[in-house]
Amino acid sequence: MSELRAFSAPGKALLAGGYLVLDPKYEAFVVGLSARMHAVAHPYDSLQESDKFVVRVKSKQFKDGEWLYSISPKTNFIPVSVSGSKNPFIEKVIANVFSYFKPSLDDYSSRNLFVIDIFSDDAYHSQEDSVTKHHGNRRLSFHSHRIEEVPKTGLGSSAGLVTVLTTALASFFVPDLADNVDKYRKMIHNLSQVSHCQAQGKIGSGFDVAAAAYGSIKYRRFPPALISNLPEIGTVTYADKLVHLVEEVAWNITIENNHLPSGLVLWMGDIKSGSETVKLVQKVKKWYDTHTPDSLEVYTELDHANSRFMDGLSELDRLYESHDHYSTQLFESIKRNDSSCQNYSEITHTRDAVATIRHCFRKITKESGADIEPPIQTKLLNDCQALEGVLTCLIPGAGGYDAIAVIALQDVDLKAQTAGDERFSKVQWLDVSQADWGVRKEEDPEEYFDK
Ligand SMILES: Nc1ncnc2c1ncn2[C@@H]1O[C@H](COP(=O)(O)OP(=O)(O)O)[C@@H](O)[C@H]1O
Ligand SMILES: C[C@@](O)(CCOP(=O)(O)OP(=O)(O)O)CC(=O)O
Repeated sequence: MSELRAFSAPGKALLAGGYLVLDPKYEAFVVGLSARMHAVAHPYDSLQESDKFVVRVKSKQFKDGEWLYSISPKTNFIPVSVSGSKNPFIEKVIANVFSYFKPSLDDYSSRNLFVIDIFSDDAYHSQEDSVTKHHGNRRLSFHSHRIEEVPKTGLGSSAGLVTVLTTALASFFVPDLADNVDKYRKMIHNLSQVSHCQAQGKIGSGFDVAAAAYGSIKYRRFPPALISNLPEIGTVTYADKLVHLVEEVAWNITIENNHLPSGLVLWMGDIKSGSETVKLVQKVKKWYDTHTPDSLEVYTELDHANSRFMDGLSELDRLYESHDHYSTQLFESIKRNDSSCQNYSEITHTRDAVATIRHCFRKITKESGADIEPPIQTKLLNDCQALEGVLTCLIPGAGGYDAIAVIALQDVDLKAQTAGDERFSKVQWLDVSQADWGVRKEEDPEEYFDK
C-alpha cells in the first residue's frame, strides 16, 4: 500500500457470562467500549536485503516500545526478533498473518519493510507515572515504564492490540481492506483468535477478541480444540491448516449484535487493586469439578439469570424507543431510584436477574475461595445500587477486586454523585462508555502524527 492508513479496535466489558463463557454450552454478553487500540500502517518501505521481510511495530507510549521481527518464506514464516526485544502478541500476529497470506519475496522485492505504529487510549492503563502530550490531533499518555510493567485496568489491551495489528498487517497484502473492513471482518476475527490464543497460552474464551472485532455482542465461544489442534507455527503444514481453519471450518460460534438499551449507559469503576483472572479461573474450575452435581445446578441457574438479564435489557431498549407515557414514567422512576421502581416489571426483571447472578457468584466465592464477588465488593455494589439513576450494577468479567460495572441513565453523573463520599473513595470512574462498533478504519491517519 502506498498510503498511510489507520485502524482502531475497542476494549471490552463482560457483563454476563463470566466463567460460563469458557464452555461453548453457554452464551455471554460483552460490551465494546469507547477506549480503543489504534494501529497506523505506513506505506511500504524497503530493506537493503531482499531475502526477507521485516516488520517494525512501534508503541512509543511505552518505554522501549519497539519490536523488530524478520520473517521469510524460506523458514516457513517463523518470526525472528531482530532487536532482541520480544512481544508474544505481536510475534504471533506476524507469524499468523504471514502464514495466512504466504507472500513471496519476489512479489515484494523493494517493498519488504512493513512499519506499524500502535497507539492506545488512556483508559487501558493506569495513568500513574505518565505524561499526557499532544500527538498530532490526539492526546496520548506516555509512560515511563515498559508495557509489561504498566498496571492494566482490565479492558482487554492484548485483544485490542492483536485485532487491530492483524487488520493493519493484513492491509499490506489486501489492497481493498482499508475500505472494506466489514468484508474481511470474519477473517480478521478468526486470525486474531488464533494469534491471541497462542500468545496467551490458550486460557481465555476469546470474548475479548470477539468484542475487539465485532463490538457489543452476544457471544458463544468456539471449541478450544479448533486452535489447539493446529500444528506448530513453522511446520510445513501450518500455513495450509491455518487457511483451512480460518476459511473453511465451521467454528460453531455465536456472534450477534447486542447492546445496552438506548437511554442507558455503562460506567466502569476501576478499584486500583487488581485480581489475577488465571488464578480465579483455576479455583473456579477446581470448585466445579469437586462440587458436581451442585456446581452444574449453580451454572444452570447462572445461565438462566444471564438470559433473563439480556432479555430484560432488550425489553428496556424497546420501551425506550417507544417514548410513550409508560416508558417515560418508567425511566423517570429509574432516575429517582425510589420504591416506584417496583411498579415496573421491566425494571424488576432485570434487577432480579442481576440479584441472582450476584447471589450465585457469592456462593461460588464462598465455596471455591476464588474472590469473584468478595464482601467488600458486595458492599460497594449495594451502595452503588442505591444511587440516583442506577438501573443495576455488578462485577464484570472474572470479578475480583479490580472493577465494577454500573448501568445507569444517560443523563446522571455518578462521578459528581459519589465525589467526596467515603464509601466510594477507592473507585476511579474510567472515562469510557459503550461503543458498539468493532474494528474499523479511522478516516484521518495523519491526525496521529505531528506535522
Ligand atoms: N499498547 C500496547 N503496545 C504494545 N503491546 C501491548 C499494548 N497493549 C498491550 N500489549 C501487550 O499485551 C500484554 C498485556 O496483555 P494481557 O496481560 O492479556 O492484558 P489485557 O487483559 O489488558 O489484555 C502486554 O504485556 C503487551 O505484550
Ligand atoms: C473468567 C472469564 O470467563 C472472563 C474474564 O473476564 P475479564 O474481563 O475479567 O478478563 P481479563 O481481562 O482477561 O482479566 C475468562 C474468559 O472468558 O476468558
